[in-house]
Amino acid sequence: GDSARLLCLPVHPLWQSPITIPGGSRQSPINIQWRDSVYDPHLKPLEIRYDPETCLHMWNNGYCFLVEFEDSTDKSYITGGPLENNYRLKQFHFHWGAINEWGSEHTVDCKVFPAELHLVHWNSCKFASFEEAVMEANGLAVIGVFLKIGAHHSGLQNLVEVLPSIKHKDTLVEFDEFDPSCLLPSCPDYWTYSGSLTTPPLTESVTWIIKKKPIEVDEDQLEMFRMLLFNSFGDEEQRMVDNFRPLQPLMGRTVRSSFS
Ligand SMILES: C[C@@H](CNC(=O)c1ccc(S(N)(=O)=O)cc1)Cn1ccc2ccccc21
Ligand SMILES: [Zn+2]
Repeated sequence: GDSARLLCLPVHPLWQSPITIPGGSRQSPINIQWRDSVYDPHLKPLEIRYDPETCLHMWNNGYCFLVEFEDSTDKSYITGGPLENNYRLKQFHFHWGAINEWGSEHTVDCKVFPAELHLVHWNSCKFASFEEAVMEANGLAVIGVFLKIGAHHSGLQNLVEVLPSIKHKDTLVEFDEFDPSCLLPSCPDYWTYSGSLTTPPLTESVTWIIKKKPIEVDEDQLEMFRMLLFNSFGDEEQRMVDNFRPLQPLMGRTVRSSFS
């Protein structure tokens, strides 16, 4: 970005922002070592309230595809779990691989999943906007859900059907009446730890809530993610795959579990 040029910092081509990393004491993603996670009996159940009416549109931002929500009121939010406040839903997106052998950002006991869903929320009790919350500790809460190859996922199919209309970077399509709760596993169990955004600005403002159970999608559905393109219309075709960040050091952090 411009700030990088002013500071004469090298700019990473993929992310157009300085490649220096903040402090780097709580970066994401991480490997979750099940046996090192600490059961915390004080962790409450996560409360998830999503209103399908807040769903706005789906677009390709040149790194992934995301579904954005109307976040001017507390209609779609999460609270409870490790969270002290209400966190408003802003968007959800996925990370995936070129083949089913890899694709997720987090891993569990070094097991990689073919894809990972991120539901991004911001602390609407303490901050006035998402942009403000991005820069602050405890500003954001992201729910991570692993995807594995298995049964067809009827809820996901509503998204998959629309992907061809946002094949290229910076294309957008109206998308409404979608309730992302259908993308959550029924099992309430999760791990939680303090981390960061996994793409620039990599700010260390995220309370991560990683669901223990994956959801199942079928091969054709995941293959549709892989037909998206990183590039704008007219540029050389680059398939949108492997849009995940490498694992980051734990740096002494404790991962807590909501289950024993
Ligand atoms: C946050 C960026 C946009 N990035 C995100 O919103 C985001 C959300 C979730 C993840 S993940 N994969 O960790 O769930 C990654 C990125 C905009 N932006 C860029 C600079 C910048 C500065 C201030 C405010 C916003 C700013
Ligand atoms: Zn993400």
